[in-house]
Amino acid sequence: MAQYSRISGSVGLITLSNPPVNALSAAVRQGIVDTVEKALGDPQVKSVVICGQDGIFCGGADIKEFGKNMSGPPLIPMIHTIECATKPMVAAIEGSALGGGLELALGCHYRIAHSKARLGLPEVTLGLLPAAGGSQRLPRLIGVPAALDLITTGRHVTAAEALQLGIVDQVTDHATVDAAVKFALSVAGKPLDTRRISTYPCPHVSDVDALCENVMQKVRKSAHGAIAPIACVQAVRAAATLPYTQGMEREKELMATLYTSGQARALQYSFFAQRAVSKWRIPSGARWDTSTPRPLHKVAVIGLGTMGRGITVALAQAGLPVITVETHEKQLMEAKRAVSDMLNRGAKRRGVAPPLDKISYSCNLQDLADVDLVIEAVFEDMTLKKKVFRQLSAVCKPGTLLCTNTSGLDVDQLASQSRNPELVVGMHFFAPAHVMKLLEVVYGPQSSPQAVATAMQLGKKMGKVSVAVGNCRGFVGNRMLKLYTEQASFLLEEGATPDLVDQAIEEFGFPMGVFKVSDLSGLDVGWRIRKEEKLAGLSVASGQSTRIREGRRYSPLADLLCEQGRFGQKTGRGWYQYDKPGGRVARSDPWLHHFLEEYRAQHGLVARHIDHQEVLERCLYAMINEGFRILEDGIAAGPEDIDVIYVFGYGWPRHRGGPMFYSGMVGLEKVLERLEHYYQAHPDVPHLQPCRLLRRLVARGSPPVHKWREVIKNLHSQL
Ligand SMILES: CCCCCCC/C=C/C(=O)SCCNC(=O)CCNC(=O)[C@H](O)C(C)(C)COP(=O)(O)OP(=O)(O)OC[C@H]1O[C@@H](n2cnc3c(N)ncnc32)[C@H](O)[C@@H]1OP(=O)(O)O
Repeated sequence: MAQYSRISGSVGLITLSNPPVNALSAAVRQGIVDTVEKALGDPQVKSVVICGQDGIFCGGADIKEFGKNMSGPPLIPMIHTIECATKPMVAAIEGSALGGGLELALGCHYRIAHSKARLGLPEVTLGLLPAAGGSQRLPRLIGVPAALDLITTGRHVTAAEALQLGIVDQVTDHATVDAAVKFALSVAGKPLDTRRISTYPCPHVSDVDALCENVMQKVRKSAHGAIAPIACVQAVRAAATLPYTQGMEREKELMATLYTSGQARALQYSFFAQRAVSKWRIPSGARWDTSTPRPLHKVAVIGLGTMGRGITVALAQAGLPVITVETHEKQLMEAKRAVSDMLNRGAKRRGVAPPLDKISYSCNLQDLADVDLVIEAVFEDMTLKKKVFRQLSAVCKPGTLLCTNTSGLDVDQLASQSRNPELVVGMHFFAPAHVMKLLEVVYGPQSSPQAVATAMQLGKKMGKVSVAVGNCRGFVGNRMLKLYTEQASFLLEEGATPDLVDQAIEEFGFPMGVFKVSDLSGLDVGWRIRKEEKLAGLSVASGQSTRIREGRRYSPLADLLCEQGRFGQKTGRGWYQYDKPGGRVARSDPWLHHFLEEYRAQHGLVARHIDHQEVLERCLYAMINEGFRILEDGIAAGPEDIDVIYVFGYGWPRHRGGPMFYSGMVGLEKVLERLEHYYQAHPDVPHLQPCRLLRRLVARGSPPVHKWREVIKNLHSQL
């Protein structure tokens, strides 16, 4: 787990060896302890280089070991021994030096990095802090403000930035280990007193309390209830105000609270869930490791509205040649200007050249004859999309993959319009498409393994977290969201206000409450869909009660607001009021409160007191229940898929893992009991009826989330 050799006569070379990222498992730590002892005890060795196998220094502590009983040598004394060594210790950093990996490097006397290496202390993203001395050494090395930035955000820095900050001593474009060995030879025998970071005083900051308080306030605002960033500020403050040994005590104390917290469990689950979803498998038996994606030389986007523009930008930024098509020259030119602006802004931010030349613009569908993949992003209208699919089917060369960007339309219906339904998949992007990380790849019963693999790989190339999901109304994300927003409206009917509901949701950790999101995205979008579905508007069958549609409870509140022209931010009025159309700051609206009172009076509803707990239970448990139904239906392969969709696409607080993980944290019995309670109180809301899988899991003793797949498999085999 750590190999030892002597090279260039007098350099001891220690190579961490634990593929794929050389994580510091118990065996690796033992290997380091043993090889360091060997190197220090070998009189021929005058200096030591520590590197990692296969082009990566070290991805940090082994996350799989967290939550279990730790065995093997602990990191802190191991790093301390390295720092105290009387022979120069040099870290040769290739690939990544993250978390415990960087902390190990900070224990060395020198750090040489390859120009492509990335360094960071991302523990905060796992609900932890750099507790192997990182929170105490980094501020001593680079100063408190820079350390606060790196440790509280967990961001990775490039080798160039690391050099500028003083984290590394040298950056090389050549073989890193060779450069480190050369360096080690040059420093052999030199005094090390000035190279032990733990002995440095923390660089002076004029008002450290004010600085830390300022950062603390920022962190509190952006953390949405996450505790690790706060502990990170406290740990760095300790580095700035206490001697090293006392700072280490504080680091240990803070880590002890985080280490066993539910938030750390949730964040670590989320880390592995994000990786698990890339290993997709679908009911046809096709899977990630047996399906070969199609090479993509040229792709196309049809329809350059908001979504089409964002998708074009994401494709061009991923380095793909794109041809875009709009119906009219005027719209095409408008879109070209907008896309170019977006690319220019993105390039400026990243300090690169804008990939404007990757995109060509056309009004002629015939220009798509030679593309390998098309993403149709026209208006969300089935008739229009079907027409486009028929045209594409006739124009494109055989084998072209046809993808539809839709937030919920039936992908199978569209596939039926194509000559090759096996080449059709849905790609549900989230707005803004060049920013949002989530992509739902929607497969149908006929989608070929290659089509799914290609869309998944394309998502990855665009920097998205792609999740393969089955075809159903709203797919996974929007299908669940519908139940959440529906409950929120019911709560208004029963006595809540948008302010109260949003406050409860935001306190839970969502960046925005349900009504603020609705105002932001525009109430008219859902209204149009409901009118098409004949749930709203003039086409509602006469004689139907306003509050019952298709035999179940329905809230017309959003429709009534739309009828008044209250579409949200864009009209300056919605669930809230704004200072002007397009205004961003939501203010409570007395008109709305009065409107709700009148509505209740009109329908004989008596307002009752609703507290935050009920808001959360009704909104979140209804959504979770639907998540279980989605698993039951085989639309999502496992709870991780749903959770990743919610964390990356819907603002679910990552430190709560995702809705399915959260239900396990709450306790499945409790979720079941509360759903039963609410279903009894609202029998006209069938979605509150606890579903079979939830009942089955509770009957099986509520196994942890990673065991659910077995229960789901058994359930499916009985159907
Ligand atoms: C009281 C106890 C005191 C303990 C003190 C502890 C102080 C230190 C704490 C830490 O170090 S926490 C860990 C900090 N490190 C990270 O957060 C890095 C996590 N990894 C990554 O960001 C990336 O994996 C990477 C290193 C940048 C490589 O990215 P790449 O895209 O190339 O590969 P991935 O698909 O992400 O990963 C491949 C494979 O490796 C697994 N993995 C990655 N990192 C770790 C890890 N640190 N521990 C365990 N496993 C890791 C990852 O899950 C993938 O596995 P598979 O999906 O292939 O099974």
